[in-house]
Amino acid sequence: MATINFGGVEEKVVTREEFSLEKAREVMKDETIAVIGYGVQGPGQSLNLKDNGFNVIVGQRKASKTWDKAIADGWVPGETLFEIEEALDRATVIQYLLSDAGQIAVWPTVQKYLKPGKALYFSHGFGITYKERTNIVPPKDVDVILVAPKGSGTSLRRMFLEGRGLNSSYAIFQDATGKAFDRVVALGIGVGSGYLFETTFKREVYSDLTGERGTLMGCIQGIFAAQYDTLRENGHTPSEAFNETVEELTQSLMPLVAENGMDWMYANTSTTAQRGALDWWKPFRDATKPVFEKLYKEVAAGNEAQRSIDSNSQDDYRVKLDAELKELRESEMWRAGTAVRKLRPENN
Ligand SMILES: NC(=O)c1ccc[n+]([C@@H]2O[C@H](COP(=O)([O-])OP(=O)(O)OC[C@H]3O[C@@H](n4cnc5c(N)ncnc54)[C@H](O)[C@@H]3O)[C@@H](O)[C@H]2O)c1
Ligand SMILES: CC(C)(O)[C@@H](O)C(=O)O
Ligand SMILES: [Mg+2]
Ligand SMILES: [Mg+2]
Repeated sequence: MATINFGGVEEKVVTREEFSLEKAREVMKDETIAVIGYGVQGPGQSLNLKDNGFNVIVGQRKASKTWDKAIADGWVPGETLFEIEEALDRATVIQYLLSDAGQIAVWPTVQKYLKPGKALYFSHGFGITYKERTNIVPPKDVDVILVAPKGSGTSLRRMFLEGRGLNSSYAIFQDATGKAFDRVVALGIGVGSGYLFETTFKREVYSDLTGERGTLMGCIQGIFAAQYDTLRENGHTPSEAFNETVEELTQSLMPLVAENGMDWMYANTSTTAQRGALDWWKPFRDATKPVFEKLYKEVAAGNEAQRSIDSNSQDDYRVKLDAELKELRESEMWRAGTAVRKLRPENN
């Protein structure tokens, strides 16, 4: 394990150089990995594992669209694609990739197949950390491990196909066999992680829930909407407001941040822009900091977890989520976005 200095703080990471794909395959050579659930992470992780040469099967409800998607992706019913119970039975490693609410519903079934020595793998610290709310308490004689890709399963697969790797965190909650470290790292490499950084189940879920509600998704949409509306209210056209709020950020400036950091992106803009951005980032930080503090408290208290359990356990949760996504999609800002994307020369 390498120790890397992240901005002055030493942390342990596992890279592909020190834990090679060959070593990962060797660790997992006698294991049957069952990926349970074929939503967003399921396809990314199972297909990457398969292409990396691991012995992997998929468990999914038969009467579902995602069963058909699994077949379309090359999984073969009765050979590599099974009903959930059959996959659980065949598994030595259970990759529990149902939605977090689905994991609560199916837990009594999973428990039946957690024979001594098996490994139970999560991609989120949710079920274990909020056990009072989820009732997910594994027996003591199985390994309980986590690999949490820091991005969408769609990106995990796309980056794998491009020869890149999404970073993941890893954690061990329970090492019953003495093999938990080798198993978790081998699986992390197998699913296509670029490198793995160490965490705990609790730290993973607290940071993940904060991030997705914050700058990654909730906050960014909120800031986009506030700026877009301000520009529109002051007489700017939709195309101008969208370009100045979203399109320039995703197409021109964020790739520069990704490549070499914020100061480098700033340095590649005008001195006028630099002056203004350097003056205004602190007022924006100060305005949003109380919201982030409130958000973190809600996450740590378990209220965000409970809210997502309550809403996503309902039979019609998909229909309701889809209706809320439609509202976003049909807002003027994102309809303007559709028109703007069509005008990108590469889309013509
Ligand atoms: N979506 C991501 O890219 C992402 C990224 C990192 C971590 N995670 C974590 O990975 C795990 C899986 O997330 P996801 O977004 O891929 O899940 P998802 O919401 O896409 O659902 C996955 C599967 O769960 C099944 N399912 C839901 N309820 C069920 C039930 N009651 N019985 C049987 N099957 C049921 C669905 O059919 C689907 O195939 C979660 O713990 C999530 O927090 C997700
Ligand atoms: C992709 C995300 C937002 O990082 C993940 O945490 C999720 O829940 O889907
Ligand atoms: Mg998440
Ligand atoms: Mg996340």
